[in-house]
Amino acid sequence: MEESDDERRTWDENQIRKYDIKMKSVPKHSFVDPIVMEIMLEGRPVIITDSKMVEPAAKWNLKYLARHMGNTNCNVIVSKDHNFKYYDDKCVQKAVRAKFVPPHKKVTMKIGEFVDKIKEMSPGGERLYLQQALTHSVGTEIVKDFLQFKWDYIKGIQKEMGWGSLTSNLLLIGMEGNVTPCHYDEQENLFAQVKGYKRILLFPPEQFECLYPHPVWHPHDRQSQVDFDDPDLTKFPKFANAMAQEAIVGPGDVLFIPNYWFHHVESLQNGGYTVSVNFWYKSKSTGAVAYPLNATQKMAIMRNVEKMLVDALRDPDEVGPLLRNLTLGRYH
Ligand SMILES: O=C(O)C(=O)C[C@H](CCCc1ccccc1)C(=O)O
Ligand SMILES: [Zn+2]
Repeated sequence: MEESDDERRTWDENQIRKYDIKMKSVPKHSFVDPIVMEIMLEGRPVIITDSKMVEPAAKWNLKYLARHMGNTNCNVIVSKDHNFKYYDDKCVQKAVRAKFVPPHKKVTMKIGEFVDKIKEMSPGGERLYLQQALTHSVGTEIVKDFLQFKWDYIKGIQKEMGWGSLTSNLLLIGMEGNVTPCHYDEQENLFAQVKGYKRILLFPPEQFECLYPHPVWHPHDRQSQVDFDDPDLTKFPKFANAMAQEAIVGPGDVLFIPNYWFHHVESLQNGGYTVSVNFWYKSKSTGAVAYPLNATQKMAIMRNVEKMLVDALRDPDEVGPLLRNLTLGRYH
């Protein structure tokens, strides 16, 4: 696709992938509206408009980025299809690693090479997704833009939410139609959309039982096992009960993705390439634990149980049978 600055002013339904999932809309409010903080303090997603939070990044088109990030070796994922299902190749269980077939390649390339490759993207050909942490080493112009983000506004949110430190900012440059399948992260996320449109489907931690994440010790830890393009309702029957909250974000929008909330992210089809910048924060340290525990705390407990069991049993294949012996006929 050629570099056109008169990017699409909006989107239409046929650019959105059709999934058989019940959904409702994520609320959308201007940054000046106090309801934004009310919703965030309840731990629920919200689209924040007109904040100009990352305004300096509005000029981050491919030409500008290629000129000012030229020497950075960028992390790029190469996939045979539209899905970019994250995997952790530092997976500790070598037995698991031996059996695991990575769904796509991770390569590094200069951004100039990335720009050339996505321009020649052929339908049905392999797809690229640049996912590069923004650090001081990405080049002085980019750092200058970054330093001119609205940090007083951003830090105000961080403080009012009681979040910990900002751990990283990921620069995401996706080809139209790219999908990051459903997963959760263990951090709070201010997801700023800079160029193009993305559609995010969010699910609260209460729907853990509908989304069947891989075991903690698996390379696809935190990723849902359910293929949204072809859900296996025999293996994952409760997926039929999942209810998504849908957010469609464009340039200037910021989506709050709360810690442990599942989310599926797609760059709209036929919408050109997309640019996003996320802000991942350590979550608020749970003070005095209040009962009954909430779904987020129960997800954290389940993660710890799995980690403890795989450490105690050594062999991941023994975790399932032990849990079955523990629960079948005794807990259900
Ligand atoms: O900002 C988020 O949390 C997203 O999921 C945005 C997503 C890309 C994230 C890639 C990724 C997922 C997990 C670990 C490391 C990297 C997109 O925009 O396609
Ligand atoms: Zn994520």
